[in-house]
Amino acid sequence: MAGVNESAAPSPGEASVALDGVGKTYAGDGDGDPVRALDDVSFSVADGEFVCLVGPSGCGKTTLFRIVAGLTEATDGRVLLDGTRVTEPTTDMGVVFQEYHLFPWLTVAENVGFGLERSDRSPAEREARVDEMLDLVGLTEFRDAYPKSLSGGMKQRVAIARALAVDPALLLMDEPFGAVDAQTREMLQRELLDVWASTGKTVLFVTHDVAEAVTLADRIVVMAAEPGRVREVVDVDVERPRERGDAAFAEYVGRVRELIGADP
Ligand SMILES: Nc1ncnc2c1ncn2[C@@H]1O[C@H](COP(=O)(O)OP(=O)(O)OP(=O)(O)O)[C@@H](O)[C@H]1O
Repeated sequence: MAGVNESAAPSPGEASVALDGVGKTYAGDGDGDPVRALDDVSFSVADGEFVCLVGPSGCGKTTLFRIVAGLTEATDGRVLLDGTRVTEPTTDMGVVFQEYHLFPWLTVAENVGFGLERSDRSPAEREARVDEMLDLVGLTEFRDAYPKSLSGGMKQRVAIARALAVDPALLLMDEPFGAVDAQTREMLQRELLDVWASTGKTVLFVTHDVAEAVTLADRIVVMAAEPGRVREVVDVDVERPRERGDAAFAEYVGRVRELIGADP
């Protein structure tokens, strides 16, 4: 049965990412009361680990993602990346959003190489890195194509290649497969696991899809709402590749769904 960690305490010394007592209060609009979006969120992601974050709508997943990415300031607590406090976006994180955010006026290769422009690699080294990333996501023959000619799945592969090109310490993904059909989604999940296995990256992946989390994660951080907080951390103790038809898989999905649906 699902291994459950009651304690999600960070261990900043070993963790690639550690959230330590993170809280966020949004000022209310006009006469509205302030909104406590997150309260005392603490968990860590170890080097090379794949952690998924799931929870009910409004539990603060997007807020937490933005705080980890350095895009939103926490009201309390802190986020550490390899022991250094995150206060603003950094190239040590490769960020992938649901909406791809590709540059439409750049080719696939130029999109993938975008973050390398400011690196100290030579032009030849940059090109080699772009080629390596295109090979990794299977888009070598589309290197000169423009985003508008690509399918949603291909666009997301470009976004993943771009995020990985700068060799970040952390791959941070917010519902990255939310905009593609179910079949493409499952294919991208398999591909992402291959990329993860071959690069050894640390991944923090936000999703509302429990089966996706069980397919991908070493551990699943289950959030509760009002205020957003960690309900439990579930270790997914199933060999990969995981089969949706397996009893153990279904058991984890049921367990996590129960936790999400549970009353506070
Ligand atoms: N800019 C903001 N100003 C005020 N309140 C906000 C703001 N952004 C989010 N909130 C509130 O904070 C809480 C958490 O929102 P957030 O979008 O982070 O949750 P979520 O889990 O990502 O939701 P969903 O799954 O529905 O996208 C909600 O109550 C939301 O209304």
